[in-house]
Amino acid sequence: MITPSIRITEDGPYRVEGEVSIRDTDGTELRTEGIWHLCRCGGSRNKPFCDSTHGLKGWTGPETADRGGDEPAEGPPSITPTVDGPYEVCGAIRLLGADGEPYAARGRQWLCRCGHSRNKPYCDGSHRYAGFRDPLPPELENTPTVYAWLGGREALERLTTAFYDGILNEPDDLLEPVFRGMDPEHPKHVAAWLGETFGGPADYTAHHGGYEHMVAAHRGRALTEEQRQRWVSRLARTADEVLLPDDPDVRQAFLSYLEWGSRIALFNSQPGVEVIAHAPVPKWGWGNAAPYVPQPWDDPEAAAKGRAGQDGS
Ligand code: HEM
Repeated sequence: MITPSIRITEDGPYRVEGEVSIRDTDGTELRTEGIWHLCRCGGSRNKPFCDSTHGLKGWTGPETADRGGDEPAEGPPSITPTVDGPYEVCGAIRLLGADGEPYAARGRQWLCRCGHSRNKPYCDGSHRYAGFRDPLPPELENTPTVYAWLGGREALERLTTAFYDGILNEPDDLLEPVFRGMDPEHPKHVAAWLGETFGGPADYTAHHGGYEHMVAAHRGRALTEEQRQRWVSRLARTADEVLLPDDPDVRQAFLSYLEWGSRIALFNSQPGVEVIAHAPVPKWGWGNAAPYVPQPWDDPEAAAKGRAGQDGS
């Protein structure tokens, strides 16, 4: 049996291996086996899981903490993201640095989740000053889900059917070659994914292979930024054509997801990139977490890169 461990990856997520109980930010428990990656930079839109944002933002997260100390660590290993705060890690689980060397055992430890601690991997309270916030779980929002507002499954299938019909049957020099020969059920599957993401039933996870299947479908396709932009703009146009609700709130939620998800799809499709293999289907509500913003006390190089991005340069 594999000894449960959390390994810090260089300028990347926590790599969790072995049988561990990981709780989602809404309290849902996930019993993991194999290798999972948890966000360490604070910028993932699929928290607590990594979505490769660290790489897209050029985040750096050097370890600076003392590795000493010795407390017994016993019991079933568990990782719980505390609301707007660090991971609470309990039980018999080894913590390893990016160099593979262990940190001393501790019965309970708090690992940085906002990306700003000056004592990484441990939390030093920086999340409070950086304004780190978890998104509100959709079911706690006192409003209908985006899924319900959009018109549920029927509306999403109407959308994706018209979208892929258009790509295959109208001249589309950028996208037609990508989707030529696609599985005829593809539109329905994408509708199921969108439905689950926007707070509808978890059909994609239950019947279509979940996150892992979606990631496999994009891997190695070497999509281009031009194709991504066409995909997003064409889908937005189709939403008008099939008369999806167009009030500003629902369209901003819908389009913000397309912008985010398509960038992740583009990244995952590049040959040779390290893809996050396991995660649940993301949840997208009316408003999501603030972006990862470098703080003055972070690594100066990373902060400079982040500021450059904000200026649009
Ligand atoms: C928010 C963005 C996106 C989402 C949610 C998404 C979702 C999905 C899903 C769920 C699948 C698997 C379908 C199945 O289970 O059969 C898939 C496959 C695929 N996606 Fe995406 N996708 C996105 C962006 C893109 C973009 C930007 C492109 C290309 C420009 C693309 C190209 C493909 C292709 C070629 C397949 C395989 C189709 C087949 O052969 O059946 N995706 N996508």
